[in-house]
Amino acid sequence: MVLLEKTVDVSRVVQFEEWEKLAKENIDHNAFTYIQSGAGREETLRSNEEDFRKIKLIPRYLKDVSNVCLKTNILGETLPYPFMIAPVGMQGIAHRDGELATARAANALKVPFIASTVTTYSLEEIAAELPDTIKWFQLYWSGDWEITASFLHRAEKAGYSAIVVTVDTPLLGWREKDLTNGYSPLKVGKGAGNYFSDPVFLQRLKRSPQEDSTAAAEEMIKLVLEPKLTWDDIRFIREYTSLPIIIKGILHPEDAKQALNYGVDGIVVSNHGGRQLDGAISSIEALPAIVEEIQNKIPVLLDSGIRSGADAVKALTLGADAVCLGRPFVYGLAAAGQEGVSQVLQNFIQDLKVTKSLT
Ligand SMILES: Cc1cc2nc3c(=O)[nH]c(=O)nc-3n(C[C@H](O)[C@H](O)[C@H](O)COP(=O)(O)O)c2cc1C
Ligand SMILES: CCCCCCC(=O)C(=O)O
Repeated sequence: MVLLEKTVDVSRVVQFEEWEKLAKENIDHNAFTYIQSGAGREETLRSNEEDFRKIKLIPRYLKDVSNVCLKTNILGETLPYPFMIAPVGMQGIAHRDGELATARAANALKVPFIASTVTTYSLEEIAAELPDTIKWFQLYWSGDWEITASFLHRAEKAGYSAIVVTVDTPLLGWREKDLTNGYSPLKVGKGAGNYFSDPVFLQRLKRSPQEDSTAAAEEMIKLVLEPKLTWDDIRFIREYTSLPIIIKGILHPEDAKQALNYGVDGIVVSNHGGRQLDGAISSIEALPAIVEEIQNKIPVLLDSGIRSGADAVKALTLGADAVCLGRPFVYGLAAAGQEGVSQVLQNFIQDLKVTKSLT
């Protein structure tokens, strides 16, 4: 894989499409396709953006907007803006500094960061870049309970303050473009930061990753996802961590109800950016019924399709407490590393300020 990483001046890059173009020009074709594409015919990927366009804002005027507040509260903590960095694995395919660059940009702006299980760097290395902002750990809940317990323990020790359990990935979506390209970042070791540094995983191997990285990556791929999991398994996580648990990937109000029944502390309305079930409802269409079910009992976050301040305002108006950014920051990372992520986040913050003031 080739990381071209040309130096680009991004101080005037504003539009999502421009970031996407720069990312495409700057990184390996298969890596870019992995980030950009969705599952199946990409119907859900398209709906995520199209359904935001169908919602119209009706502004109310003559209200003092000289000092608009963007803050939000989640799980007892105040966020300066209602934005979070969505868990995105394998950021090393976008830039050699991967999650470290993203974390530095997020930390400087105090935007919370959700670290994936399948990061290029380890959860401890990422945490070290996030001293001044909230950090959560996203769990791909391995069928190997000891490894899962080890990750939970490591995350707590490294200072993560919540566990985000992604439930829409019992197995990987049917990603036609990646299948055609024969491409998986995990196979080339870009998602191994946590596994290859985990004492329990290392015990499972016959040969260390240094001796045989291909075999170690294959072992890891067998362990990352577990199709047998059910709601009752949430109890396991409760037993092994005292941190709040947030379920990511809720689209049905009945699953929102289950989340309440199982005593979870928050949910993320998400279809994984159209990368899992093609044909699934867009997150923004799913949101109102879920908000109705949750009745403000726990925080509701949303991701999938947020491309502008107006998208964020629509999600917040329909009841989300905050939104998570995915592809936009990854394109910033691919275009210009930490600086690119920082510019993307600053654009979102300014755009939100303007849009909120005008509504
Ligand atoms: C390249 C890439 C990798 C991702 N990796 C993960 C992951 O490791 N864990 C997870 O829960 N979601 C993962 N996601 C999904 C994001 O958390 C988020 O749900 C999605 O990007 C939102 O859609 P959007 O990027 O179109 O806004 C990934 C998304 C992308 C684009
Ligand atoms: C076999 C594990 C695949 C991890 C997938 C990462 C992800 O969530 C995504 O690409 O989307």
